Amino acid sequence: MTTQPTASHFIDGQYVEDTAGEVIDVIYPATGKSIATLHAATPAIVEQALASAKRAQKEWASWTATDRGRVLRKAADIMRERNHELSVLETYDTGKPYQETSVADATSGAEALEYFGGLAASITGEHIQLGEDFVYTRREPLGVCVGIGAWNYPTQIACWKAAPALACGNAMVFKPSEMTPLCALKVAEILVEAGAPAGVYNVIQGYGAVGASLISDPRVDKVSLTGSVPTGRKVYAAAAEGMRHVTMELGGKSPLVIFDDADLENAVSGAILGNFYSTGQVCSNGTRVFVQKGIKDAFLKRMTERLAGIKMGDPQDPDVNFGPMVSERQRDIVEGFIAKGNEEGATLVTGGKRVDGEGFYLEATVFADVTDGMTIARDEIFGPVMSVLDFDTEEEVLERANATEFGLAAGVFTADLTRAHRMAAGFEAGTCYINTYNLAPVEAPFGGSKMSGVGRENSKAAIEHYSQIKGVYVAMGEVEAPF
Ligand SMILES: NC(=O)c1ccc[n+]([C@@H]2O[C@H](COP(=O)([O-])OP(=O)(O)OC[C@H]3O[C@@H](n4cnc5c(N)ncnc54)[C@H](O)[C@@H]3O)[C@@H](O)[C@H]2O)c1
Repeated sequence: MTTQPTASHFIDGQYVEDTAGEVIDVIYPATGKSIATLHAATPAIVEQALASAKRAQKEWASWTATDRGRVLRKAADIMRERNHELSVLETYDTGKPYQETSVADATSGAEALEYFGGLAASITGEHIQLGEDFVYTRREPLGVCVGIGAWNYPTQIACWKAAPALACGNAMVFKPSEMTPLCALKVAEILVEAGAPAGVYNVIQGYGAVGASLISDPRVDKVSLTGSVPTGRKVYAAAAEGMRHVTMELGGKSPLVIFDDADLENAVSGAILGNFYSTGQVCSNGTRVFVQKGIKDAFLKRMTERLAGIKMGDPQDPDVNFGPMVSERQRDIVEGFIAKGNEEGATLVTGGKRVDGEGFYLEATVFADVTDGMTIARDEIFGPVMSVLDFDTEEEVLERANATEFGLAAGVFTADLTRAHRMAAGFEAGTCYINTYNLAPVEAPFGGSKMSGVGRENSKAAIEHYSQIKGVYVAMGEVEAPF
């Protein structure tokens, strides 16, 4: 398959290039070799994209919501038909195994397009009777939305932002992560093929500076970022200057609590999904695994046995279930955390080493005897590193689970259902799991509290974040004035 796109950007319904932009070398993480060369957007490209979105938005918003929804649902169908080719590309872009990308990326994107396509026509205002007078509300689009993506789920992130934005009648300029710039271009192509007017969804490439230049433009009404907390702080502050709406999907250091009475096999499966899926590069990962003392030895033994089922290798091979890290830099960062874990006295149970040879492979790593103050228990690592912490009581573990600035996700494994619901109510996190971990169906809200975010993606809740209410007062009688 050709990984070099026709051009770097997709604006106003077509591919556009400007070779004056800074070079973006796209590296296949499994080999460390270049698979495409793109260029960051120049100011002229940014201008073209915003002008196109501004113009197209008016037309798009004038369509009936049913017609807009039909385009999104058609785009979902096209994505599903092309799932194989889109998944292969996602694997080249990110290094995630095809075994994952073929079921979790374009498929999740298609679900978002289908869901919000179906919802579009039911996005309505309401009628409020006030005696003879009345107020009606109109739920209107915000205008031009900017989407900025992280590198771990490029297709999914592009669609999770495009689908609700477009369903509400907005236009979008999306900037993928400079690490994984390829897949969003395909989403843009597909939307146009499905009938979206040119300019409704534009993709431009670039590093942080391009993202920053989009946010400060007066034509922009909203910014939706998926990224780290430090970037979120900057983007939120820049958006505040222009009083722009925001959605912030940021990082986490989520707790996963396993009580003695939990089903061991399911708890181990949940901890695997919450630490090693996508080689640990998932924002909602439950990387602080609190294990009650009575089940600790059995948990570690079974976890070690199950990790023997990892098959590392060429991520395009459908039998491979564990890919490389996204980049050399990211692997270096994660190795730094592993060194800290060793230095600070955690017990290395398994893994901990890079894999020699080409590509950015790193072993799945488990630390036990981790304490709350250790660096690996406090900082987001964003790699395949699980920290196992011991605990005695429910009260104690809830307090420790919440003792973090992050609040993206949290999970509990227990056979005691009342305790499970008490824990879910007590967790300071936007997305909670009982007896499972890391599922993100489009029907359910996804997002964080505390430093992990503002707003929600997916579900009907996302509509609130891509639209605004206008109240219209209608008088039926004479106007009374004091003089
Ligand atoms: N909550 C979620 O839904 C979610 C999902 C995936 C990843 N994440 C988080 O993303 C992080 C990993 O992704 P990353 O390394 O790409 O994050 P990052 O914060 O480094 O970059 C995210 C995006 O922001 C852009 N950017 C950087 N500086 C900017 C600025 N000043 N103005 C505007 N844009 C700017 C980058 O170019 C990139 O496109 C982790 O912290 C992870 O937890 C969160």
